[in-house]
Amino acid sequence: MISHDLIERAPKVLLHDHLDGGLRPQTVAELADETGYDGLPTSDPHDLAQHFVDTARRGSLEEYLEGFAHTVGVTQTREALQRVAREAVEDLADDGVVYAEIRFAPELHTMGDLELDDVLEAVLDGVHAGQATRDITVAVICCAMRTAARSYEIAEVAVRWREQGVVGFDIAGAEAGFPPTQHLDAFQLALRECFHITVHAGESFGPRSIWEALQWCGAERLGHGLRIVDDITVTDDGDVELGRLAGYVRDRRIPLEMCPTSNVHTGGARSIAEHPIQLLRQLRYRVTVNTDNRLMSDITMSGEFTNLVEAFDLGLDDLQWLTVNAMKSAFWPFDDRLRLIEDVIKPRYAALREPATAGPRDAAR
Ligand SMILES: O=c1[nH]cnc2c1ncn2[C@H]1C[C@H](O)[C@@H](CO)O1
Ligand SMILES: [Zn+2]
Repeated sequence: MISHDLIERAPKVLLHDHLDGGLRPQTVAELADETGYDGLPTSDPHDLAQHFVDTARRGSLEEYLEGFAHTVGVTQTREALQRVAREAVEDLADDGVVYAEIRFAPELHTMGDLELDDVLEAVLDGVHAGQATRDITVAVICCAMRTAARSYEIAEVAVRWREQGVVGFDIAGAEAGFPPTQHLDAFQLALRECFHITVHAGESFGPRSIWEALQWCGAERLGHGLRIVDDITVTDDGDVELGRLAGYVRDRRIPLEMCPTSNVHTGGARSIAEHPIQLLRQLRYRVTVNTDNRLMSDITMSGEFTNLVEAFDLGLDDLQWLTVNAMKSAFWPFDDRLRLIEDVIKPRYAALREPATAGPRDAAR
């Protein structure tokens, strides 16, 4: 079985990672101190990390989302946003991620003095500062909160910052009771602007949410999308029947931004071993693997891959397939995607497959 160390060295691509779900615990504590945020249950980084994961893994999306009050609470200034964005880029690169799309909801960071454009400027500054010190390409996705009514403004601000690295629009937050079609005008704006769209859909609500995201809102990718399995029937003798929507998603190669650990925490799957990702992979859906929220779920990209390797005995070929799937599905220009696949991902996986390099004695000969 491939080791965690090898997985850390493998090049990885991450399409679904929330900025406010991935702060370093130490940074949360320091920012609370600096900004005067007094809502933290503890200021000890270790206890704080434990608190976040205990909050997250209670079995429902609504409970999972409660921890974000703190990470959002400490990121209401330019300096805080710059810092957490820079640190996110550093942490991803240090975990072997070569391309990432980081998402966040600008409207959640306007409780202090900042306007939406200030928020975007600060986050993009931080992203660029991180990229200056690491070998990684990073893009940004703006989420509108589906439970609020600012999605049109958020789509506008996302498009306004496209030349600085914003590549897509998404909606996030509680899914049940908040269908994608409530935000049609925002999606229509993004479509008119030839902007990319992904939608959190089929995470804690069924295929109807996926159908609306794709057929009404123009989603190119699905955030999670795991409930597509509700439209797939597997008989006792192993025959598989795809419903109309499940067939469409596979035929059209719609990328699924799957986040196994997060789904276990929100009750979307009972365990990694029982996660629909295995069936969907076997049926050759365009599956990708993602962290969702590194702090909340105490997970990294290497950790997600390691869990899958252990549960399903995946090999390097499988990890490369998942990584190439993700790179093909990125909201980044086609020529750069190809370059990353051909010049970075494939050669680095090939190097990992080679026998160990010569030791000191061989080298001296
Ligand atoms: O997995 C998720 N589903 C729905 N909403 C989510 C998920 N992870 C994070 N969020 C929310 C909470 C954050 O404050 C917001 C923007 O990143 O997105
Ligand atoms: Zn998410």
